[in-house]
Amino acid sequence: MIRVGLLGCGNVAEVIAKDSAGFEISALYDVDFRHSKHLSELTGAPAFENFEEFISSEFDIVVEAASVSAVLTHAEDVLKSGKDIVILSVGAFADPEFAAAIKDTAKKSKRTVRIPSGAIMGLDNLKIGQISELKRLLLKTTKNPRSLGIETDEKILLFSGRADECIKQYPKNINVAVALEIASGHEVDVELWADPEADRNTHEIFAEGEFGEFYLRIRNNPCPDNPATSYLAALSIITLLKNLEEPIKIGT
Ligand SMILES: NC(=O)C1=CN([C@@H]2O[C@H](COP(=O)(O)OP(=O)(O)OC[C@H]3O[C@@H](n4cnc5c(N)ncnc54)[C@H](O)[C@@H]3O)[C@@H](O)[C@H]2O)C=CC1
Ligand SMILES: O=C([O-])CC(=O)C(=O)O
Repeated sequence: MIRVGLLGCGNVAEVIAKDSAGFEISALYDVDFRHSKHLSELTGAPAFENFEEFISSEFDIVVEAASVSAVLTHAEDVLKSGKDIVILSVGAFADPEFAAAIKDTAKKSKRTVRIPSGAIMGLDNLKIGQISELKRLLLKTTKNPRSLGIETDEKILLFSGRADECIKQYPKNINVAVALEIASGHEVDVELWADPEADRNTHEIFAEGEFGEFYLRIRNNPCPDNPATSYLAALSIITLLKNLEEPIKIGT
């Protein structure tokens, strides 16, 4: 059975820990020890107080569900330690130097970095953007102001512009935009809306290119304790882990 080390023991990690069918949680690390301790009580896996001890312990793959800064700080060390990594805080890849360095380290270490579909759908076939012209790719995300750490009584456009700029301002809320860029190989325009009426996290994707047109709207239920994070993001990682060793791979 695949042994997983959780880097970040917050909301997403807790959903994963409660539903670890087909894999086993074997190590836990969080900057806030209370969080890793809590998941340790739930899973029986050891909680480590420092990253070096965590990464030197016995398991196969790191699942990062922490923060963009955790990825920037630790992802290379994970690969160098001989472990694969699943990265949910994919916004880290908006930094081109980091993206190039991680690719290089993964190649040299013969390790794999996996980016799950996270809180959106449609990512797999948008990869055709790597070989075929995309004229337009727009992500329109709408969340409750509470999720975005602001207060407003009316629906407002918080950001309109490039994905790499948006993730700098909202590193906890718009990782999906960077996932779209990596998959499609194309710049993504982003609109981020705060809507006090919103009870779900809505992502709308508009794409137009040589293939035709595409529109997708997903209205995600939030995670139980973090309304900014969609429950789907955790399900996406559980499914990725479940399929890791399947001999037949589906999707582009
Ligand atoms: N790609 C996607 O589609 C999505 C990405 N995300 C991202 O996934 C991450 C996890 O989301 P949640 O579980 O909801 O967040 P959360 O805030 O509930 O949990 C994050 C945990 O990571 C810990 N942490 C933060 N920085 C750390 C570091 N440097 N080292 C170790 N631990 C650290 C925190 O103490 C906390 O316990 C966030 O970065 C979020 O933005 C969330 C949803 C969708
Ligand atoms: O969970 C979501 O709906 C999206 C999200 O927070 C992110 O992309 O960072």
